[in-house]
Amino acid sequence: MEKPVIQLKGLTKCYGSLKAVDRLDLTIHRGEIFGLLGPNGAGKTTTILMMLGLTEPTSGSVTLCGHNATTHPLAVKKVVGYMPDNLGFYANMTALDNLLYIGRLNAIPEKELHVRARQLLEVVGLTADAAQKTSTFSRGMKQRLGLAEVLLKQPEVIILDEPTLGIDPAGVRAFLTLIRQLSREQGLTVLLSSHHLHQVQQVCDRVGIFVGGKMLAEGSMDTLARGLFGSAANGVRVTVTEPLFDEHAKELRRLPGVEEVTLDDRIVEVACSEEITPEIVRFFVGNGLDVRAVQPVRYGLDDIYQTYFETKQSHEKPAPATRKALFRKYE
Ligand SMILES: Nc1ncnc2c1ncn2[C@@H]1O[C@H](COP(=O)(O)OP(=O)(O)OP(=O)(O)O)[C@@H](O)[C@H]1O
Repeated sequence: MEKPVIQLKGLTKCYGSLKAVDRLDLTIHRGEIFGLLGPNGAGKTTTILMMLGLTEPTSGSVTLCGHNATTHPLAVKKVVGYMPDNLGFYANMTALDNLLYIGRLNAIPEKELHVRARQLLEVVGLTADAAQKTSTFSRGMKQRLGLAEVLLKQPEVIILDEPTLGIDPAGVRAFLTLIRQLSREQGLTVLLSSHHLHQVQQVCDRVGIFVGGKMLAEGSMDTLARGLFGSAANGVRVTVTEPLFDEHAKELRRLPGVEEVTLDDRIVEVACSEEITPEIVRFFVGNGLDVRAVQPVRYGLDDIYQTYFETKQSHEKPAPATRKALFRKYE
């Protein structure tokens, strides 16, 4: 298997008696988009600073592209692009000049720099604004220019701290689409820190739920849902044209893979341990019922996030009532 691009082992940072990051283990592979999700004060920025070699861990290690970030911060700086949440540009310089300036600081040869800067302005959709001073730029335009700046030195990894802060919904969508495209086309590894559940859900392959310096859970949305909701992580809602009876529910429950059935007049919600939508539809058709609608149900990240906290805070398994969350989101 390929070596991990980002590897944190037992990473810990204490500020006095406060454990801002507590024995964090994390492995991220090439081309993955990982979402570090947590509330204010969770320890996200502290973790990122340790990854960049800008603050020393109290214990544990952090390796990026094979370089130890604490002992070899300059090697890490060469392969990692970091976009902080508070971007700064030279307001009286144009977008292009800002990129050229940064490129020169990074010792990119002049001819190559001009080509790359123009290409990147095109990639982030700022070609028409290349000659505008950045003082005239909106927040969304600045974020896109920030991304171009981060990509200028052709990093293998980019770390984005709250990249969509203050951008309008259309701008957020465009920005996230761009990140995903870059990751897929160029194998770019992305670590995205955020507390916006929906944005993280849209773009990330894996998510880590990070609270009080600890990673409470980590994995794809499906893995997290299964970890929390166990065997009933799949669901389907079927609407038929005639009212349903308890007999239908009883028979449905006998189908292999069915965990739970809830009837409501002409609507039935079935929690399943596996994807058995075709069998469920065949069941209704076989019983002479016309099916009007079939909607697969997936857990949303907000269900997972909330349930995880409820569970962790009360140190219990998710309460049966939380299973209802299964039927809150329809695709
Ligand atoms: N230099 C510092 N000295 C002392 N405490 C600090 C320092 N930096 C961060 N902390 C504390 O460490 C904890 C984690 O902070 P951190 O900034 O890493 O959280 P965060 O998840 O990035 O939060 P936010 O989303 O608000 O940026 C907080 O309790 C914070 O007050």
